[in-house]
Amino acid sequence: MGSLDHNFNKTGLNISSMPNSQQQQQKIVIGEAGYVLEDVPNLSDYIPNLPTYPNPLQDNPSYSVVKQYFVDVDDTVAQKIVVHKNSPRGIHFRRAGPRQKVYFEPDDVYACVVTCGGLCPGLNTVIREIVCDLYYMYGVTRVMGIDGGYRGFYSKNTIPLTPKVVNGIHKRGGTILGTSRGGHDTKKIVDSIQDRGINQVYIIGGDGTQRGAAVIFEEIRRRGLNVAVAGIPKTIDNDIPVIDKSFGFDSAVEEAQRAISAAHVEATSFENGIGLVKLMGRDSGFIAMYATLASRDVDCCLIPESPFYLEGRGGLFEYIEHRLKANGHMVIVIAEGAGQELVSESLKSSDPSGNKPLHDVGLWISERLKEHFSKQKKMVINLKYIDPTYMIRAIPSNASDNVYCTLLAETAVHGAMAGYTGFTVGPVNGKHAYIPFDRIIEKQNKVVITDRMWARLLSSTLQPSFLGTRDIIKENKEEELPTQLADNSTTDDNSMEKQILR
Ligand SMILES: Nc1ncnc2c1ncn2[C@@H]1O[C@H](COP(=O)(O)OP(=O)(O)OP(=O)(O)O)[C@@H](O)[C@H]1O
Ligand SMILES: O=P(O)(O)OC[C@H]1O[C@](O)(CO)[C@@H](O)[C@@H]1O
Ligand SMILES: [Mg+2]
Repeated sequence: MGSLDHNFNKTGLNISSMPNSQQQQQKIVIGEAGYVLEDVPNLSDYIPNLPTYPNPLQDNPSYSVVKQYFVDVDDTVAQKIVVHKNSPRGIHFRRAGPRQKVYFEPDDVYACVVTCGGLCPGLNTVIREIVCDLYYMYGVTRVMGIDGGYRGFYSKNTIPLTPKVVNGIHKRGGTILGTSRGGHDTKKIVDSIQDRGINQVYIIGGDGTQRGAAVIFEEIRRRGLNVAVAGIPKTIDNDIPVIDKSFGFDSAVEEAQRAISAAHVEATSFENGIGLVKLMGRDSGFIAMYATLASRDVDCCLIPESPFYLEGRGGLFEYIEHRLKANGHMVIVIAEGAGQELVSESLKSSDPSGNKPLHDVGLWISERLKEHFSKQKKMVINLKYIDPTYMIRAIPSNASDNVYCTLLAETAVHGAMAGYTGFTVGPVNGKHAYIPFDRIIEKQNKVVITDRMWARLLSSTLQPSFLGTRDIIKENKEEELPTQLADNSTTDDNSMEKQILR
C-alpha cells in the first residue's frame, strides 16, 4: 500500500448501499488483511492545486530535539487493539500530530475558537493552548474568540485572543468565551466565517456541538472555502464515542467524591441514614459509575442504562430495607437521567438545543423513599439529598485533565495547519487521532451493562441488577451486544439475600 494521504473514496469497500451524499463524504482506504482507514477530509480534496509550505516547527528549537517529530503520513491508529491471530486488522484512524508540510502560511491564518453546550472542566485550558500553540508553534498571530457559542458568530463582536489574554485562564472554571445552547444557524455562521475571512475554526463542544460542526464543515465544503474545521470533543458525561475519554471527566469524578463523602458522613451519623447524591449524566451514567467505583462508600448506583423498579420483590425499596437492616445506613448515587421513565408527570419542552428535559429524579426518589418507609413500613429513615450537579462541572480542570487538554489543543492545531478538516481530535487506545465527524456523531457512548466495568461496580456495591441483563437486551433489541457475564440471571434466580450475603 502506498501513501495513505488524500485517497478519496478508494473502493474495495461495499459502499453501494450508502446514500450518495454519504458515499461522497466518507473517505475510506482499504488495505490488506482487513485493514480499513476511516480517513478525514483534507482541504486539497476539494480545492485543487493548494500550495504547501514547510512546517515552521522544523526550525523551532524546543522541538528540534525530538528524533522523529513529524508524524509519518502512513501512521494510523487502530480502533480495536485486542485481536486474535486471524482476525481482520479492522478500522483505523489517521494518527494526529504535526506534518512536514502545512497548507497555511502563518501570516495568512485567521483562526477562531468557539465553545458550545454545557460547561466542563478544562474548557479554558483548551482555549489557552490553541492560542499559545498557534502563536508559539506556528507563528500565527490572528486568533479570536467567538462570544457565547454558535450564535456569537452572527450576533456578537469577537474577542481578540493573544497569549497574554489567555495566560492563567486554565486555573479558572467555565469558559472565558461564554457558551450557549441552541442558536445554530448554519447559513449565518458560515456567512460570518466567510465575511470575516476566517480560515481555521476550532469548535469545542459535546455531541450536539460536533453535529453542528459537521454541518458547518459540509456548508464550507459546498461553498469551496479554504477553511479548516476542527472539533475538540467536550462533555463531562463522557458520551462521545470512539475516543477513550472526554476531557474534564476525571476532574468531575474527583469533585463528585466530595459529595459522596459528605453523603456517607451524614448517612453514618443517623439511625437508618440514607445519603442520596444526584450526579450529572443525561443519557450516559459514566460519572455516577466512576464516582461510585472510586468512592467504595456507595451501596447503590443508578444509571440511565440500567433500568430499575421501586416496589416488590427485587426492587429498590426491598434492597434498601435489607441494607439498612444489615448496616444501619446506606449511600445511593443516582445519575440525573436514571429512572426518568418511572416519573409519571408529563415532561416540559426541550432545551434550545433540542435536548429532552429531565425530571429531578433525586427529589422524586427522596419523596418516594420517605413515603414508602414512613407510611408502608413504619420505619424511620433519615434521608439527606445532596445535589452537587453544577458544582462538579464548574471547577477548573485537575492536573491530568490539563495535560490532556494541552494535547487535544495541540493536535487540533497541527491537524488544521496540515489542511485536515471535518475532524474531531481525541485519543483512541491512548494514541491521538483525527476522527471523521460522522464517526463521532453517529451514536452516543453509553455504559455497557454487559461489560466488565459494570460488573465491577455491581460487585463493589453488591446491589442487585434489578432487571436481568437478558431482559434489558431484549427490551433494547440489542441482541448483538456481546455478553461477558456467564450468567444472564434475572432478579428471580439472583435473590436479594444472595446478593447481600456475598
Ligand atoms: N443536530 C444539530 N445540528 C446542528 N447544530 C446542533 C445540533 N445539535 C446541537 N446543535 C448545536 O450545538 C450546540 C450545543 O449543543 P448542546 O446544547 O446539545 O450541547 P453539547 O454540545 O451536546 O454539549 P453537552 O451536552 O455536553 O453540554 C448548540 O448551539 C446547538 O444548537
Ligand atoms: O443545565 P444545562 O446547562 O443545560 O446543563 C445540564 C446538562 O449538561 C450536561 O452536563 C452535559 O450534557 C448534562 O449532564 C446535563 O444534563
Ligand atoms: Mg450533549
